[in-house]
Amino acid sequence: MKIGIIGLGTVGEGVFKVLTNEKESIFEKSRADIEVKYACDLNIEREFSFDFDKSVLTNDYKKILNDPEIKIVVELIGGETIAKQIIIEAFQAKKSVVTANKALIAKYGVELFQLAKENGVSFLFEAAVGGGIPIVTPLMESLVANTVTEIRGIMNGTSNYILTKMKEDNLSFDEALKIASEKGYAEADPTYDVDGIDAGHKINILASLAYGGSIKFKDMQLSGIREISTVDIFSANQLNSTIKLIASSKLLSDKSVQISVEPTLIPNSEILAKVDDVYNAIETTGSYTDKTLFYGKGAGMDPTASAVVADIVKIVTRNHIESDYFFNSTKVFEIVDSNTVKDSYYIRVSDDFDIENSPFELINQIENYYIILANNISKNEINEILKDAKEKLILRVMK
Ligand SMILES: NC(=O)C1=CN([C@@H]2O[C@H](COP(=O)(O)OP(=O)(O)OC[C@H]3O[C@@H](n4cnc5c(N)ncnc54)[C@H](OP(=O)(O)O)[C@@H]3O)[C@@H](O)[C@H]2O)C=CC1
Ligand SMILES: N[C@@H](CC=O)C(=O)O
Repeated sequence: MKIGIIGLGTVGEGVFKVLTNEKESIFEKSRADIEVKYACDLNIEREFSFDFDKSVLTNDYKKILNDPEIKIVVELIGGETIAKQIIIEAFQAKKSVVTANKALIAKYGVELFQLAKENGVSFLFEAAVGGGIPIVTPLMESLVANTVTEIRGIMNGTSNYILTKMKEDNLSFDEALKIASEKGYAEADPTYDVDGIDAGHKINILASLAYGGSIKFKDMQLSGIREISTVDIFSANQLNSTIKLIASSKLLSDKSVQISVEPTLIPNSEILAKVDDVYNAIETTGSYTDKTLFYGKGAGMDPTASAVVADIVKIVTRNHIESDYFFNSTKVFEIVDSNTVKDSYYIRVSDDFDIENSPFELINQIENYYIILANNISKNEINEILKDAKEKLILRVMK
């Protein structure tokens, strides 16, 4: 089957490399005979990391969309403008699409799935969550016997890399982010990584797959790792805990979910506390399986390419579930405000706060901050108590 790859950046070059270098072994294992007819990028004069026939290169993606021989379009540009247009035009031209574009799926999944269905083509996106970790296929297929009620984990490689390097190597936030970008982990706009937006896209997708229906991305509560300081990393360590950016989702009823992304203190005895560098780990709770953990590299050229290639093979071999259950517009979950949920919290507050006359018990004082652990209280209640403090940070504590 002839395919076209659009976007030869970190992931696109990786996919083209794997399909070129592993052509025979993929055929041997799956009987999928995949030929990259066109590989498209804006800059086709640059050096590539592997050898191939340069005549397949083009800088005009329309060549791919207009070629009736091409049955699968692999969209790896990213972003929400031209990439969305390409996917829509591919569907209209009766071509299946494989993408890693989680931003598009989280925001426009309902619309795109509907269009794929109307045109009788497939739309697969294993690489959109967890890089090289198979997690989309398990939720859509392998765990089909279960009602999956909870999903939680580390879903952004860049922020996990930054937190690890700040803790282990004393790197500054900016130094660690620079290396993550050089390694190809970060998004084109790294604010998506560090502000919890990328992890938000991913948990939105997983929850939509697990519960059926859809969840409005714009209504989700997201916070990132920008405000985490060395004081917090040190304090967490003293509490035998580690700070990780956790995306989580809990099915509360057939109409409502609790879903968020937030930096969280995790006891060092928990597996998630030990997931470092670019690794991701995603834990699902199923009605029959109970807890299942998926662990692996969450970003980067080779792991992500592995997931994209798996989707291409699935389409070529017609080996995947097509269903109206996922991203269904008729079932939209209400999001419960997690700031109202009583939980345990780590608090760092500037020492202008009148701690003597507060309900909180001081556990440490570092530089100009009080460190507090508070139990059975909501974030909104804490914010009310701390409302006059000059500076504050409130992190959920995982139980
Ligand atoms: N990097 C990772 O580890 C992962 C990325 N993803 C997702 O995969 C997608 C791709 O990411 P990534 O490879 O990192 O991004 P890159 O920015 O590295 O690659 C995108 C490529 O697309 C090219 N491009 C832009 N516009 C066009 C166009 N009109 N026609 C042809 N090519 C174009 C860019 O060229 P130029 O640079 O000249 O603009 C660039 O080479 C994104 O959706 C991302 O979220 C998913 C999982 C992991
Ligand atoms: N920027 C993302 C890339 C993979 O999805 C990340 O760091 O996890």
